Amino acid sequence: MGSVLTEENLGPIVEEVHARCGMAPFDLALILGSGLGQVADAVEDVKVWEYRDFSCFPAVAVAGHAGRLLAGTLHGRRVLIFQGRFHLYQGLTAWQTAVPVRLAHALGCRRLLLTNAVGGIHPDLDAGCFMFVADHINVLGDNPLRGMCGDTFVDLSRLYRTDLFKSLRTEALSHNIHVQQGVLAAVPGPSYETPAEVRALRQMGADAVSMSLIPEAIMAGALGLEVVGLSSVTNRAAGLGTKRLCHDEVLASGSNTAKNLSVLVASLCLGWF
Ligand SMILES: O=P(O)(O)O[C@H]1O[C@H](CO)[C@@H](O)[C@H]1O
Ligand SMILES: Nc1nc2[nH]cnc2c(=O)[nH]1
Repeated sequence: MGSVLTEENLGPIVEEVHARCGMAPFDLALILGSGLGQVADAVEDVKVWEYRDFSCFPAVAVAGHAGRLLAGTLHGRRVLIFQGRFHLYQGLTAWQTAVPVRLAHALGCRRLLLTNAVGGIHPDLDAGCFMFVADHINVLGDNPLRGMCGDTFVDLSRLYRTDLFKSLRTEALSHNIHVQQGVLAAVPGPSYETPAEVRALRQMGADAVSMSLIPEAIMAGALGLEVVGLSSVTNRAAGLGTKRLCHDEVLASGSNTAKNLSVLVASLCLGWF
């Protein structure tokens, strides 16, 4: 699928990864959100690249995002891990934020596990909980397929692999980890929502709110990848908690959940295939 939005040349990166990792397709791609980068520590036989060495990757970065691509083995699966993601609030289009998905697809990946840090709106979604994304509400005001060529009228009614939730929840419960299914909303940011916006999102059916994940999921759906979204609840959304919202707090809270997230990722690595 070409794009009229901007030039993008993934070829040199694909060749570089093939040269160091072989030509076999990767089983799974994983995008790690704010404060969640530690999940990649478990990767074996790891090869590392810096995003800054990839000419077609956006140059900007956000605290809590290492900006590295790792390739290796995780629970017996050949994985690509994007330690750090891109956001609209970095001055990027939704299409640009989805470049990791297009690269994973070019490297033969057909399964994508998306993680991010979110504000909990559902009463049961406190900091430290996880939400398995069952569906999403895109209030970003942009779509990653905008301006692309080809058939971009993609049906998103079965975008997320919700059939994998039951086994994941069983594994989570055995580790005393709270995970529930829910609807994720995404706003452009970088400011957090107002309490009134959170109430409106709740009325719309959102259970959690972020500033990411949705563009990557839509791009993955358009490219025919299977998608799982796993959100780490780092705080109660605006107006629902007592703490002041700040990115440092999100990073600290995300880092605290990384160990439990690794348990859930391991379960998906084993149960998805
Ligand atoms: O989506 P990730 O990168 O996980 O991070 C979330 O946390 C940041 C806000 O603190 C925003 O970037 C939001 O999207
Ligand atoms: N939009 C949004 N994204 C987040 N990421 C982590 N916490 C939040 C939040 O409260 N709102």
